[in-house]
Formats: sequence, structure tokens, C-alpha cells
Amino acid sequence: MTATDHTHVVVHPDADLLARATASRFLLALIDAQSVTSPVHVALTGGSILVDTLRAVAADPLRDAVDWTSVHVWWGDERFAPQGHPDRNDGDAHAALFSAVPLPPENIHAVPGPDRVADVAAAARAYSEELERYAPEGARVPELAVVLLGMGPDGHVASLFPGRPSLDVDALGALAETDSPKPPPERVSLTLPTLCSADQVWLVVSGEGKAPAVAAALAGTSLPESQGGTDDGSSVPAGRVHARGRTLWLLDLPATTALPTA
Ligand SMILES: O=C(O)[C@H](O)[C@@H](O)[C@H](O)[C@H](O)COP(=O)(O)O
Repeated sequence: MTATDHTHVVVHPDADLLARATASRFLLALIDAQSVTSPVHVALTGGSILVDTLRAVAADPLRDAVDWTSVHVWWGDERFAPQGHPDRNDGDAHAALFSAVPLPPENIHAVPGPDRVADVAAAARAYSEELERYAPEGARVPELAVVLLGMGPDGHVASLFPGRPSLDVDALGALAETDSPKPPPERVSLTLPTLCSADQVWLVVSGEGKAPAVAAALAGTSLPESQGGTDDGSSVPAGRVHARGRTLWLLDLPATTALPTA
């Protein structure tokens, strides 16, 4: 199904196939990008389907066709917690994938936690500086080949939540969220323009509980406050993410159940 010229919806029968197909698609995207450029920058995030996807990447034989030494991993968002804390997204990714592929530790760009910086604002500043260090001459952020995003039932992506001022930050780089409705409250997130600067953004969404937010995002509308939305007609955060190249919605069947039938 095609939603717009650059936004496409792909539906897999269930969550397991969604994770495995996204994993193969991700590996092919890395291999493809590596045929024309090096290094290749990607951004990952947290959430259950994303971690399942990273596990599937580790189990996919195509992983051996990737030159992991030229892959750089960034975080779409990270919870402000010390290294090794179970809240952190990077711990899950390490267990699911990084421990299984020869990705050099210096290519994994972790967001600093309270064990390294004074507060979440300092963490966001440090991450923005790190992004700039890897950006092409004159740019603020690296060229992200693929950004993988999960989505919450309220339509949030990374740590950009409905109705929060973070959604209106128009600078490239990272921002601090201090009052996330999803715990923990303190997080660092890439800004919306940074997500949209990527060549491709893939929104990987599973389950019927997210079906209303999928429908709202694709229609560019809000959700009622009772579902964590703003009820003001503005698009849920996920509906505001449009990659420079291709925006892919990768869904399982239950996540499509609120979409209008063609
Ligand atoms: O740190 C986080 O909490 C995430 O990055 C967040 O944006 C997540 O991807 C969605 O909330 C989906 O998470 P689930 O798949 O677990 O619902």
C-alpha cells in the first residue's frame, strides 16, 4: 500500500515476521549503502519490537556480509541513566546485537548518563557536539542512512511526545526531555528535524494497541486525550516524521486494524 509518494506502508502477518523481515531489510540497506559510501551512519532506538528486530539481525546470516567496522550507531533516544542501568536502551541493544557482530566499540555513540555528566541538559549538549564531530563539513549532524523508530500507543517516536515543547525544537542535534509521560522522565532524543534529515526512516510498529496511533499518524491527525493525545487536530509525533528519501511504515497485521479499508 502506498500512502504518499515517499511514504510507504508494508504489512507483515505477525510480530515475529515483522522483526525478521525488518532485520533482513536493515542488513540489505547497510550492504547497499556500503557499496557507495563509507562510513554508514544509522540510528537505533528502544522498545520491544526494535529489540526483537536487533535480535533478528544478530541471527540473520546476511550479517556476515556487512562491514561492521564502517557502521556507526547513534541513538534516536536514550533514557538518562548510568551506563549499565537496565533502563538504558543501549544495554538491550548490546545484549541483542552488539555482542554478536564485530562492531568496534568506538563506533557506538552512547548518550552520556549521570555517571558522566551533571544533568540531562548537559547530556543532550554533549550528544549534539558528538553528532557535529561526525557531520560532513559545514553540517550539524552525520548523514543518517537509516533511522529505526518504534512508536508508542500515544504516537510518540524516540522521546518526542504529544503536546511536549520538544516537538517544536527546530535545531539539528539532540534535545533534553525532562518530563516524559513514559518513564523514566529524563531522556535525550534526536530532534524532529534530525530524524527528518535521514535518508530513510522506518517506523516499526506491532500490535493492536498501537493501531489508533498508526491510523492518526498516516492521516496526520491527533488522538483523544484519553489515549495520550492532544485532541487538537495536529498530527501525532509519528505523523510528523518524513525522511529526506523514503519513510517506511513496517507494520504487523494487528497494527493496521484502525486504518481505513481501501
Ligand atoms: O526509549 C523508549 O522508550 C523508546 O525509544 C520509545 O520511543 C519506544 O520506541 C516506543 O515507546 C515503542 O516502545 P514499545 O515497542 O516497547 O512499545
